[in-house]
Amino acid sequence: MNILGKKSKLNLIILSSSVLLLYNCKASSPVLEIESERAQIDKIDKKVVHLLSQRMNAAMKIGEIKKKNKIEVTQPARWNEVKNNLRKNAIESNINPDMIVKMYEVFYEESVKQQQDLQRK
Ligand SMILES: O=C(O)C(=O)C[C@]1(C(=O)O)C=C[C@@H](O)C=C1
Repeated sequence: MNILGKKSKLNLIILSSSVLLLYNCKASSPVLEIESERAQIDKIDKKVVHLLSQRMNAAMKIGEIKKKNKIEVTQPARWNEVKNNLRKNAIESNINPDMIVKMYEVFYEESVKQQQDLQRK
C-alpha cells in the first residue's frame, strides 16, 4: 500500500532535487571554498599562537634556572642548534627554511629579552 499520495510524492521529489541543487552549488562556490580554507587558517593560527605561548613559558622556566645559577642568558651554541633543527624540519615539511628562521629570530629576540628582564628583577 502507498503511504504517500501523488501530490506528496511530487513535493518530495521537488524538495530533494532542490536540496541536491543547493548542495552542489555550495560545493562548487569559490566564495564558500575560500571561507572553508579561511576557517582552517583561523584554527591553525590559534594552535600556532598557543604553541608559541608554550615555547615562551619553557624559555621563562629556563630563565629562572639561569638566574638562580648565574648562567648567561644568551647561549649562541644552543641558538645555532635550534636554527639547524628548524631548517631540517622546514625542509621535511616542504616550507621555505629561510622564512622559518627569519620568523624565529623574532621569537628568539623576545625570549632573550624576557629572560634578561627576569634577571633584573
Ligand atoms: O636554551 C636556552 O638556554 C634558552 O634560554 C632558550 C633560547 C630559545 O629561545 O630558544 C633562548 C636563549 C638562548 O640563547 C638559547 C635558546
